[in-house]
Amino acid sequence: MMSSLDLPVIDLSSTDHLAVARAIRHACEEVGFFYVVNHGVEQQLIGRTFEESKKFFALPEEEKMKLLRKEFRGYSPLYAENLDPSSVAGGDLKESFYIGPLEECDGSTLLNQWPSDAILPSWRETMESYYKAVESTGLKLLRLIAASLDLDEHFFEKSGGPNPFLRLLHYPGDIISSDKEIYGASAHSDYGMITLLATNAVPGLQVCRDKTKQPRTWEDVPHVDGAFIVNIGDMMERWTNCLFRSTLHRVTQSGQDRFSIPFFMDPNRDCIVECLPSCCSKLSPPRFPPINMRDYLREKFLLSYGTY
Ligand SMILES: O=C(O)CCC(=O)C(=O)O
Ligand SMILES: [Fe+2]
Repeated sequence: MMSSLDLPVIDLSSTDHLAVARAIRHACEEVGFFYVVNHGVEQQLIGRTFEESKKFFALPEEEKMKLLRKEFRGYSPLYAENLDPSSVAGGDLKESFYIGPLEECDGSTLLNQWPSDAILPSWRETMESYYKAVESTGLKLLRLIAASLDLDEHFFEKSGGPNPFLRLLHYPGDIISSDKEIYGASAHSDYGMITLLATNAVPGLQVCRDKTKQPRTWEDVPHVDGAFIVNIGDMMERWTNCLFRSTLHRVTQSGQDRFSIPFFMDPNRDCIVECLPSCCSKLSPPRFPPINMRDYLREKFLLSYGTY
């Protein structure tokens, strides 16, 4: 039986920062997922970004293939990625488009790819506005998370130097695979610090709160108008020695066109993530060795895409 999750709701307009930080910490410890409302990103901009995303995915395949993913940026066609390489199924039933940092970061030159203005006028401008607006909300959340862990509020910006990636996702509704093992996005956890996800009203997202229990129990995460769904990623789980949970999630096939827009607040590639001193002790030693974000991503991309 499938049940719906009643996730905590964090109101970012509250001026009681301490109470908000506490509520975020509680959500990160209990589920690793929460809704954020009054986040400061205008609904109109979110709506426009979904519209532009739809326009891109509606282009002929040959047009989209001109922007095929390079250096983690650009178009990734249907079935290219398999988020759960342990499953016997092939790739996930989704297509996507990645947009990396807008300003020089990580020593990389600006490698983003854009559809031409002649084909999709104002597309780039919309994506850049959305990127900046969500990044600003993401930074606010990282400061609150740092405060909730009694760290300097800029801890994650200083040590993680965020290197966020925006990803447009399209799960086509008209391709129904009879293979029950094929998912829009197969079971995975996100790789970075936090993810801010915008969804349309089409259902599909599910979480598994206890990844150690078999068989797995999956619960629906309903769309909430105007809210971002925020979840903890693997790097935050490693920093906090599993105090914060990088929760397993997936997207099922719904038979309807589904669009979503995750914004991954990843640490920069040179960042070394190791257990925070306040999260380990003699009795509770670090569960993971220190890891470099670049090495972690390489391993994940090799497994899910077969290339890095
Ligand atoms: O589309 C969704 O709702 C979730 C996507 C997701 O989990 C991801 O891209 O990491
Ligand atoms: Fe995810």
